[in-house]
Amino acid sequence: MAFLELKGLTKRFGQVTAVDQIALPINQGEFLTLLGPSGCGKTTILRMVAGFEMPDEGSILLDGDDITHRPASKRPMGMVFQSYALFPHMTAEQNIAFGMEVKKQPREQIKKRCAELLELVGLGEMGKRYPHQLSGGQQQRIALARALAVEPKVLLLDEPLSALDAKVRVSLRNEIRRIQQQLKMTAIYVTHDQEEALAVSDRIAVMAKGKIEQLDHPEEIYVNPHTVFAATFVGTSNQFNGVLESAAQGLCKSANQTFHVLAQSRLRDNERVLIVVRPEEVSLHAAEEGPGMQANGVANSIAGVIELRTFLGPFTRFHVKIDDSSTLIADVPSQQGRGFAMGQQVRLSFRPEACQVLPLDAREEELEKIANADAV
Ligand SMILES: Nc1ncnc2c1ncn2[C@@H]1O[C@H](COP(=O)(O)OP(=O)(O)OP(=O)(O)O)[C@@H](O)[C@H]1O
Repeated sequence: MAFLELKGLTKRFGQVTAVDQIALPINQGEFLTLLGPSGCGKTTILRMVAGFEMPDEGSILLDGDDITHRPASKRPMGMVFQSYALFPHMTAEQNIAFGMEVKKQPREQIKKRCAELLELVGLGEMGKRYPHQLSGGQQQRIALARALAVEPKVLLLDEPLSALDAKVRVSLRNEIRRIQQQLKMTAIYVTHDQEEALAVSDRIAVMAKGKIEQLDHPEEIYVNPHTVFAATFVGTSNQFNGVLESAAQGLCKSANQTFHVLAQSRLRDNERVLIVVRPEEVSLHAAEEGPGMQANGVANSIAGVIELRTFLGPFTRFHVKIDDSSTLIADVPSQQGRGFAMGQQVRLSFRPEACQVLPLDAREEELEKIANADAV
């Protein structure tokens, strides 16, 4: 049985259905991320779990208890917000102690726990400082320590890193993950940043328009997205609108290309599809070298011209123009990328296995636009 279970959870604000029949089982000690674009309902879910918002339908079970209608103050949850929300007139230590004092815990115990928590978040020396004497990242560490002080059963984090600069964001997300694992704490983390979600989560719920599009491990979501939205929102991808000519033979056609894909047992002939290929699956060859046939199957091979070359350290990203309206992205290890220059005629190849073939109906098309507009 799941430790925390959201069952048929629905929340409406007037005409807007912010959260639509969400079913989400979360295991004890799991780091579960709600990932999606602005307005998809992530924060509303978190606020319902915390007890700040009451669902219109559905229930929330914690360790078998129905807590749907329990007031926020009686729920064993710790929350960290985007805007640190520390008390400005209290020192770091006093901020951390606050919840324990409200619970009238013994003074000595509070002091000891504060010291432990300051160590845990790596700020052992800074207990006497006021929030304005701490950097944004340090303030967020104190906010985390404060949330943990009351020994919550579930830690809720609402975009805790979005106010910080890029470098601090990466180091603090690693810290949050380390602490969560050390304490074996169940956590729900809200973010619109797919890289962050992939980096820290045990599982990710990809959300769009109040619904869960896919609930899976990060690798699965990246390698095997189930919907056009998940494929578009998570990671960079090459995408082609096409038609599945033969599901059995694995043959797709777009306006200008034919694609060899794996046989598709779940799709029908002549179905509209989106073909998705990750940039690191695309190989680059000098034009005269030929298509780069694979030993285990026919490679897809497309000619083009390099129109942009971006060195990104370990790999180099090439934007290759393949016809008047399309560009394909290839991420090539930088050692290999050295031999290719802007304006050069090249050939691109990728294996049938590298092609995800996803059904493209009207709803998927609409969601694809949202994902493209919001992808980071
Ligand atoms: N108190 C409210 N009153 C009216 N509408 C609301 C309220 N709170 C949220 N909404 C609406 O519900 C939908 C979901 O909002 P929510 O804040 O949960 O999304 P989100 O995915 O967390 O977005 P963001 O990343 O921008 O915070 C949005 O359309 C939002 O405008």
